[in-house]
Amino acid sequence: MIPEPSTDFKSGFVALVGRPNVGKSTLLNALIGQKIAITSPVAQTTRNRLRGILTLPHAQIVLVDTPGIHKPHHLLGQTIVRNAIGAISSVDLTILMVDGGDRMGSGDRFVAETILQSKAPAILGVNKIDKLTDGGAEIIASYESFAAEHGWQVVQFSATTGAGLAELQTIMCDRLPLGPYYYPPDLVTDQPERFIMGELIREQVLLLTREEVPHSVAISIDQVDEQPKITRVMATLHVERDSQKGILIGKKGQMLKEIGTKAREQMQKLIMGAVHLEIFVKVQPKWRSSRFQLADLGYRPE
Ligand SMILES: Nc1nc2c(ncn2[C@@H]2O[C@H](COP(=O)(O)OP(=O)(O)OP(=O)(O)O)[C@@H](O)[C@H]2O)c(=O)[nH]1
Repeated sequence: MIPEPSTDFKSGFVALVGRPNVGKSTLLNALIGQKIAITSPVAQTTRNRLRGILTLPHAQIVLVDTPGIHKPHHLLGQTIVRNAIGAISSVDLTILMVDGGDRMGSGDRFVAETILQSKAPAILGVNKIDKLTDGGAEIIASYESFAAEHGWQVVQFSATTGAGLAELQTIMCDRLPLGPYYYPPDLVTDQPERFIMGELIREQVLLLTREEVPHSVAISIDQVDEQPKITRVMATLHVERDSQKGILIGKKGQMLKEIGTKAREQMQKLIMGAVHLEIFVKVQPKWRSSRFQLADLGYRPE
């Protein structure tokens, strides 16, 4: 399953790190060429560390998508941020990702400090260059001067249009050591399909509900039954309060129906087959602050 690498084969781990919403998950999907990480305009979409595997003829790049680093407000946030920081210490290269549509802010500086403290090799990835307008040159110049101070290379790209991604890929390969295949060449992620199915439901919750609701939801995939013509999936949305349950179900069940229909469409693309999806909603008070419940729902210190 795992081939013998040629003597000049390069491989290693590259962490995508940055404040929430800079486009880390979008970049991961664009590089892999397949949707394995969910994305949304809501900050703090990513909760778990997810690996995307990009196998090229001469290299294997294992991309580690990390949750946005932010100031945590509860145990879930603390666990998420600790895991993201932990990822930096164990990779061959870190890409500090920033949003090229904005100047460097305090959130970016906080992440940069964390990387500098770890002394890990890093580059500065300026994403969303498609958003650059008149003031663009000035913004890029400010990123370049920050990077120059620390001896970091700057790469500009757009994860949504694909501009600059070939150059980014070349730079990553250049920076990796000679090494083995860490994963079989046809594998695109280290996470099981079940995990991605749960994420596809969470993505719809993020896109369709507002304010605290998306952040108060955890998804468990309770059963996946693969039958010859259809795969039956049973899932539960865990929320903290009755009011959140009401919002997720919606008037006459409209909201839950919409979440289910859209998540099912995405799941069908994932498994390339028909899916029947049933979703339940369960109130589990304060799950985000309970160590036991967090672990049960898949949020463990890594
Ligand atoms: N214009 C533009 N938008 C982008 C680009 N890359 C990502 N986005 C958008 O930025 C938003 C956030 O993208 P994500 O990939 O979810 O960001 P993230 O950094 O993974 O966010 P967290 O999971 O919160 O850490 C989404 O609405 C994306 O569509 C880009 O190159 N250009």
